[in-house]
Amino acid sequence: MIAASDNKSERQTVLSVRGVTVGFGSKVVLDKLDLDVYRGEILGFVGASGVGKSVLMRTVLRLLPRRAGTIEILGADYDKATVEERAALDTRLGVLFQQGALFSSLTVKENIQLPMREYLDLPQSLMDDLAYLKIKLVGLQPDAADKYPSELSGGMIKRAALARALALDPDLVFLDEPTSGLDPIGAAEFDELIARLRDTLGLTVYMVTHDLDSLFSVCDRIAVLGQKRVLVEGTLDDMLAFDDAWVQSYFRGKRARTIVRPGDDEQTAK
Ligand SMILES: Nc1ncnc2c1ncn2[C@@H]1O[C@H](COP(=O)(O)OP(=O)(O)OP(=O)(O)O)[C@@H](O)[C@H]1O
Repeated sequence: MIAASDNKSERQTVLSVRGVTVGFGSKVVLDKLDLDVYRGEILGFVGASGVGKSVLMRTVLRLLPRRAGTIEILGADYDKATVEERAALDTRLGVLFQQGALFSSLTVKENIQLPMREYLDLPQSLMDDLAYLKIKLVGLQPDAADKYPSELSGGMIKRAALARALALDPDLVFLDEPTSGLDPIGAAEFDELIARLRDTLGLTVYMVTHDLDSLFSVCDRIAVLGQKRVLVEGTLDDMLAFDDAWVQSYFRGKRARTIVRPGDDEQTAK
């Protein structure tokens, strides 16, 4: 792994992945992978389709077993933690899965309250207040609270799912392709929301995305998955300078050239 533009002394690591290997039968998807995520950053995680981005996220969240390696989240190693410590750590993580993954038989409010019911012991009136707070936080109207997912637009589903991910006031949120399926304006608004929440709540965001707009506009750093490991992590400028065919065509390709940041014209217009 190449980590350019490092300034590690000032950064606090909230997720540290070391030597992680994951496979299915004879197929190895991730091989001795290393990755760091730092407090308060928005890390955009990219890679070709089928390269293992979701597998890594699911492995970090302990939804998939790994064959080797260590994973430390918020300074703790789950493997060495007690049941109580694991439960406490779980409350500090929020997850937005692809497609939102809301329960269709529950209202938005009930979906948001699910993690509260699992991990907290609060009276219903307080959980209602908290759910309305989260609904407001993600930019939904209060009347969304009693709606079912089938009554919401795609953008509203993403926001409701984000509200559920924020239910327990996590330190670190995992977002799996949060803007997929949204129109460009809806996607840009969602990106702005993520950036605002990071700034106001001090969140750290791990975002798997194919969305070049998101990468260029809100991500502080980018990590590229390829050849079963993190090929490169760093700033957009580090990506542009990295000598790899996929990375070059992704960040300098035709689609990338249509999203030019001010001052990038010379670099990206090649
Ligand atoms: N439970 C599983 N059993 C067997 N193989 C799996 C399983 N989950 C994922 N894979 C395989 O692991 C590889 C990586 O899949 P993954 O879903 O992580 O890719 P991805 O990078 O997230 O792709 P995309 O960008 O298309 O979502 C694929 O070849 C996939 O078929």
